[in-house]
Order: sequence, then structure tokens, then C-alpha cells
Amino acid sequence: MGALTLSKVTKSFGKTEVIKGIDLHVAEGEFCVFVGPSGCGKSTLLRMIAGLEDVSAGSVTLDGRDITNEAPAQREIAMVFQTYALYPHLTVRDNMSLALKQAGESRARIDQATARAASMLALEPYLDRRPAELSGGQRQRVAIGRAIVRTPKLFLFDEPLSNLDAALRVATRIEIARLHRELGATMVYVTHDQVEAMTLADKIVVLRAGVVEQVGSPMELYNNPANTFVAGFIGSPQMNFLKSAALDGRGETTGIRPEHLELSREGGRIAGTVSHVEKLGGETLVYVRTELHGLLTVRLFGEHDYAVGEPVHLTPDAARAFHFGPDGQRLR
Ligand SMILES: Nc1ncnc2c1ncn2[C@@H]1O[C@H](COP(=O)(O)OP(=O)(O)OP(=O)(O)O)[C@@H](O)[C@H]1O
Repeated sequence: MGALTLSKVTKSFGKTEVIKGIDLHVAEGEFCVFVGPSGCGKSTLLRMIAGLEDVSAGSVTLDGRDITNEAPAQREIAMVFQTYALYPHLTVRDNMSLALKQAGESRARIDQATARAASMLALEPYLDRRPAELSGGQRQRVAIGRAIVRTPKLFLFDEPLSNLDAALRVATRIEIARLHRELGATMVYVTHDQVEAMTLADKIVVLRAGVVEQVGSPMELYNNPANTFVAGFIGSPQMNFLKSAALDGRGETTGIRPEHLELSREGGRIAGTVSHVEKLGGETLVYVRTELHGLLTVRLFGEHDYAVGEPVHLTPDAARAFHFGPDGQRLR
């Protein structure tokens, strides 16, 4: 249940085409994450799947059924928003059960579904509270609970964690991953956050300006980016881009991740000066200013005492380098 197919899906606002003919298949039970820079169309695409936005051309099918023109309520899809969208005057219990009540489900069925969702999300102590009496993390769990009780074929999440603080984001992220395992449901998730995309996704879809740049598992995208855009987008801190002419001359640009640049005080391929150091506890990021390649980032394991202004050398691990042509496409 919950196989989703987009065929040549296009969206225009007036004369501006913001989604440009997207083809995508999300398999039953898959966790699919849309990433891409601000304004690339992630939310618009998700809203079209939900039926909250008309599709200008193309089709959306769910388990083989064409839902392109169906009303949102008919689609058997539940959406969780960044802003929770809870009813302030209703208790947690009533917020979670409202959709089932409106669908005319029996009292017994409603109670059972609400109890199950409350238990999965550890919300039992809060069932009689109203949203204003909950923390942000608890409110988002209620919003997720409201989606679960409906047992939809497909869950959609639009940046559900972005209003939470760092610790709660991690906890809720782990909770969403656990829910996905327990429910075995198909989920499509929009985020800006690298770590969320890498840790939650079976499949990441990288979007740019309404077009799919690459689709693959997190490690496929990390190890095998198709172009400089995907290479720069997946991985944090960002991949370094060096001028190939000054290295081995393969292609136009050489990509090397911060963890694959060796830093030394005595000798190496590229000379530079330490411009900034960030000690993160378990790792240290050293930013090195170079004449030919600009500012490069090095990631070191553990704590290091490089000082700003210190002359250093860098050596790329040639076996881990990526080569790109003048058009930004990867050379194989
Ligand atoms: N109702 C609308 N009318 C006109 N243009 C719109 C409308 N909604 C979105 N857009 C435009 O469509 C493009 C895609 O917007 P969308 O919100 O889908 O991007 P996004 O990738 O989700 O961005 P963000 O990460 O910032 O939320 C943007 O250029 C946006 O300005």
C-alpha cells in the first residue's frame, strides 16, 4: 500500500513554471526525502501530492489509482506541517480523533486508534490537555498522531522539525524513523536539513529550480554525485571544489570532501594559511585560505591546535577525489 508515481508533473503560477515535468516513483513502504535550496519547489511538489495545490500538467497516482484531480480528503494521504496546525480549542484526544469522527467511525474504533497512536508517541499523559499547554515537541507529536490514527496509505511531512530546538529535533527525528519502521508506511518528507535527509531517507530526491538533479540512496548520492550541484549539496561541511588545472588536470573541477584533505605543517600539495578553526569536540574544522583554490575546509578527527595565521599544507586523497567537466557533470 502507498506506492506513489508522479508522471511529468508540472506546476505554473501564472506564467512562471516552478515544477518542470517531474517523473518519480516512490515504492510501497519507502521513506523518500525531497531536498534542495530554498524556492526549488519542494513544498509545492508535496502540496500537489496532498491535493492542496492543483497540478498544471501531468498525473499523480497512488497504488495505481489516478488521484490528480481528487479532493485532498479522498486521497487517503495524511500531511504533517511545520506549524502543527492543531485546533487550539480541542484537547489532544479530540485533535487526534477528529478526522475519524468526521468520517463517521464508531466510538470503539476511534478510541482504539487514538490509544494506539498515543501509546506509540508517548502522549498518554497529555490526552486531556489543549495545545497551548504543550511544548513544541509535544505539539508536533500530536500532529503526527493525528496523521497516524487515519491509517493513511501515504504520509507527507513538510519540514516537521524546523520549529523545534536542536535536542528535540534529534529526539523527534529518531521517533519518526522508529514510526516508519513500526508502521511500514510510505512517507515523503521535505527538509532543508542534511542530517535529516541522510538519516531518515531510503531515497533522496535532490531538486533544483523545479527539476530533479539526482535520485538515490543517501550513500549513493554521497559516494556517487552526478554533478557539482549534488556533490556540493550532499555532505556537511560542503565538498571543496579545486581547480583541476593546478592538480592532475583531469576535467575542470576536482571535488574533495573535507574529511579527505590531509593537513600538515611540513610539506604537501597545496600551500595555504589557516584562516579560522572550529573545535566541535569530537572533530575540528580547519579553514585554510589558498591562493589558487580559495578557502578550503578540512575536517580532522579529535582536537587540534592549529592557530589562525599559521602556514600549512594540504594534500587531497587522490583516490577519493571526484572529477567534473566544464558543464559541472561528473567525469567517470
Ligand atoms: N502561491 C504561489 N504563487 C506564486 N508563486 C509561488 C506560490 N507558491 C510558491 N511559489 C513559488 O514557487 C517556487 C517554489 O516554492 P516552494 O515553496 O515550493 O519552494 P521550497 O523548495 O519549498 O522552498 P523553501 O525551502 O524555502 O520552503 C518559489 O519560487 C516560490 O516563490
